[in-house]
Order: sequence, then C-alpha cells, then structure tokens
Amino acid sequence: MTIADLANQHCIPRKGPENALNATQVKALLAELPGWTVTADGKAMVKDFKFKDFHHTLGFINAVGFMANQEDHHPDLEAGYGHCQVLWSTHDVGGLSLNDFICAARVETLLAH
Ligand SMILES: C[C@H](O)[C@H](O)[C@H]1CNC2=NC(N)=NC(=O)C2=N1
Repeated sequence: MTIADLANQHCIPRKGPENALNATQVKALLAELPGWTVTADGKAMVKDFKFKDFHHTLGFINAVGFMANQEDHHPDLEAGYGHCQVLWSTHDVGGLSLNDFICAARVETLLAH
C-alpha cells in the first residue's frame, strides 16, 4: 500500500483491541511514510514537521485540524514557533489502527504541492 492508497481512504469507526494493527502490519505501513516513527510503547506514531515561521506552522495546524474533523479522527498536536509534532493513536482501540495511517498519509498529502 502506498501513501496515495492510504490517503485515498477515509477513517471509519474502529473500536476494540481487535482493530489494533500488529507489529508486522505497523512495520509494513510505516515504510510508506517517511519521517514517521512509532513511540516506545508501540501505541502511537509521531512526526515533527518544521516550518519557517509561526504563520506557516499555524496554517499547517489549521489544515490538519480541518482534515481531522472531516475524518472524525483527531491527533495530539504540540507546536512551537517553527514546528508542530503530530501524534496519531486510536484511543478507542488502545493503539495504532489503520485510521492513524490514513490520517498520517493525509497530512503528507496536505504538504505535497
Ligand atoms: C465516535 C468517534 O468516531 C470517536 O469518538 C473518535 C473521535 N476521534 C478519535 N480520535 C482518535 N485519535 N482516536 C479515537 O479513538 C477517536 N475516536
């Protein structure tokens, strides 16, 4: 599955541990998403995006937030003047689900121009 294949999908409600991806699935999907890493507990994926100033950082945050509301899947964001760390995890699953990878790919698509 490529970034485009992921980004063309939409999130659906995924609940319960049976919707958590296993380590093999996570590794295969992560290989499609440059710069994204899995946290030490294996339950989330993160990437820190760099921008030249606060205006660009805030524009990114707003775009990510809009997409997240469309998909009804929401990241943890930590931002400063010139960066924003995006963390995806599916609370309802207690770890990583396909929704996290779809949204990570959608974030990459927002920045591709
Ligand atoms: C009903 C709705 O789909 C759920 O409450 C969604 C909302 N956004 C969410 N976002 C994230 N990151 N994880 C979730 O489990 C989650 N659940």
